[in-house]
This record gives sequence, structure tokens and C-alpha cells, in this order.
Amino acid sequence: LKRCRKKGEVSVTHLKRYSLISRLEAVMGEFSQRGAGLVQPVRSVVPLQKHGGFLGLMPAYLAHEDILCTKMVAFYQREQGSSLPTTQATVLLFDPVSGVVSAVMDGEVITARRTAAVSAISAKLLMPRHAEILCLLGSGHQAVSHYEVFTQAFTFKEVRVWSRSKERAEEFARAAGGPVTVCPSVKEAVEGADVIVTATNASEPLLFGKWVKSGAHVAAVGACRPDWRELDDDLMRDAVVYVDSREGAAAESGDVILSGAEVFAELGEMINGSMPAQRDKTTVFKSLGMGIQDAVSAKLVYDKWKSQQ
Ligand SMILES: NC(=O)c1ccc[n+]([C@@H]2O[C@H](COP(=O)([O-])OP(=O)(O)OC[C@H]3O[C@@H](n4cnc5c(N)ncnc54)[C@H](O)[C@@H]3O)[C@@H](O)[C@H]2O)c1
Ligand SMILES: O=C(O)[C@@H]1CCCCN1
Repeated sequence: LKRCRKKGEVSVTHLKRYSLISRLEAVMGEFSQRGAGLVQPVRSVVPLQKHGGFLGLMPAYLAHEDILCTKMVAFYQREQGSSLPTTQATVLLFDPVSGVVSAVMDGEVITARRTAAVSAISAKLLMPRHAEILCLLGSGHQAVSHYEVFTQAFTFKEVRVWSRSKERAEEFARAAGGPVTVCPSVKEAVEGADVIVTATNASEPLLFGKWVKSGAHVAAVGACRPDWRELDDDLMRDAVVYVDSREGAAAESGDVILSGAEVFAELGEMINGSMPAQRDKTTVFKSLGMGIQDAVSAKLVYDKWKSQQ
């Protein structure tokens, strides 16, 4: 077993953003073609009722690159102020010939980076052409990775953050690599924003369609259970809705299921040209996370690490 060294040490240095974004773009496009070369069942989720948590199992096999991987991820609703992490992931990479585990990797950085990179692909295709204002709702791991990836991939005139904890939002702004405006309310944070990332553990809507500028793009990464929401019905029904996986959204997205919104297309269908990017409309990319994203990310890390041994 090749054990990943200090948490995050290997992944951060090895997930160079451009190779990661291009690999993810390719695999999402391939996924939406539903060819035989890619096997990814919908995530299995084991509810841990009495602990307010879930264990997700995310296997994937990419035949062309011969990548066999599974991520195990424990995720929880935590009380405000809890010091426990809400998401803890471990990634296993296998030798597909022998079935032997090639590497056991900490999944924290892989999860943070690949999620933000996929959101950046949706923004590249769907945000207004002259987007100026980025708004982050949430100040946790996903908000940080989205800030890092989005400010590296795009140029915004203004970046705003809102968190239910003002202190955490201020801490986020202090630690960010550039100027970030801390907003006291979601309404003020999203007003006039061109790109809105919702990265919270909310289970009830916190982003309302009436506040969202026409033509804006919303990358919604939270609310990954069928009864969790971040977005209200108006936004889900008025926007053009894209998802990472139709099956995943139908099984897990409370924003899609409870609003009854129509899913217009998968991100991968836009990437491979089978569905249009309706950039001039208000758009939502509902992201739930996919094992194939972890697989290509883990393989990038492993190959880079191996080349340095
Ligand atoms: N789409 C994906 O691929 C993907 C990947 C990883 C995590 N996630 C999801 O993204 C969300 C954020 O993950 P994270 O790792 O950043 O978590 P985190 O715990 O690091 O941050 C969560 C943020 O949400 C805020 N929050 C918590 N409860 C809230 C509420 N009721 N209302 C408003 N804000 C609230 C917290 O204050 C914090 O700022 C989680 O729901 C997680 O399951 C999605
Ligand atoms: O795809 C992921 O990594 C996350 C795990 C937590 C629940 C939402 N999806």
C-alpha cells in the first residue's frame, strides 16, 4: 500500500488546476455519452440516523484509462459551532488487473479541489460573458476551494462572502488571497452578483430566486440529500437547470426533487455539444459529486507522486 503522506501534502501539490480541470471536463463529457468505457453506479448512501450522518460509497471504473477507484465519504449535519468536520473522505485507488489496492489517499483536498473545478467548468460555460461579481455563500472547505479555483481561473472585479457565522466569514476574508467583501445577509451578498456559489450545509432554502440577477449563474454544491435544500422553488423553476448526473440528481437532490424543476441537461452534455449552454438565461448547476471525478483526481495525484519516487 502506498500511503499518502501528511494530509493534503500530496494532493495539493499534485492537483495542478489546469490538468485537473481539463481531465474533469473530458470525463464529464464521456460520462454523458453513457458509453461502455465508464462505469459509475449512483452513490450508495448508508444513513446513520442517530448520529445525523451518512456514509457514501462512490466506486468508479474508467476502462480507457484503466482507473479503478472508490471514495468512502462520511458526511454529517453538525450543530453550529461544532469543531467536528462535516465531510471526511478516503480514496482507494486499485490496480484493476490484480485488484490490489495501489494507494490509500486522504480525500479532503481531492474532494475540495475536484468539486470546485467542476463548478468552474459550469461557470466557464454558463456565467454571463462579462461576469464581474462572484458571491460565495458559506465559508467552509468548499467555499475556500471555490474561492481559490474561481479566482485563479477567472478575473472578478468583486468577491463577496456570506456565512451564517459573521466571525467565520471575516476569518475567510482575512485568509483569502485577495479582497473579499463580507456581507451581512444573503440578500445583500447576492444582489447584482453574476456568479453565486452555494456551499453550505443548509437543509432549507437560503437562496431565493427573487434576489438573483437575471442571467446570473448559480453553482449549487450543498444540499446533497433528497430532503435538503439550498435553493427555493422560484429559482429552481425559473432557471435553466443543469446537473452533474441526471441519475444522481433524481436520487439525491432535494432542490430538484422537491421543486419539481425540469433538468435541462447534464454538464457533460454541454461539454460534448449534445445540449446547448443557455448562458443568456439564469442558470443553476446542481452539483452532487461523482466517483469519476474522484477517480481522475486521485489518478493524477498518484501518477505525479509515483513519478517523484
Ligand atoms: N457537490 C459536491 O461534489 C460536494 C462535495 C463535497 C461537499 N459537498 C457539500 O457541500 C456542502 C459544504 O461542504 P463543506 O465541506 O464546505 O462543509 P463545511 O462544514 O466546511 O462548511 C459548511 C458551511 O455551511 C455553513 N452552514 C452550515 N449549516 C448551515 C445552515 N443551516 N444555513 C446556512 N449555512 C450553513 C457553515 O457555517 C459553513 O460555512 C455540504 O453540504 C457538503 O455535503 C458537496
Ligand atoms: O461527492 C462528494 O464528495 C460529496 C460528499 C458529501 C455529500 C455530497 N457529495
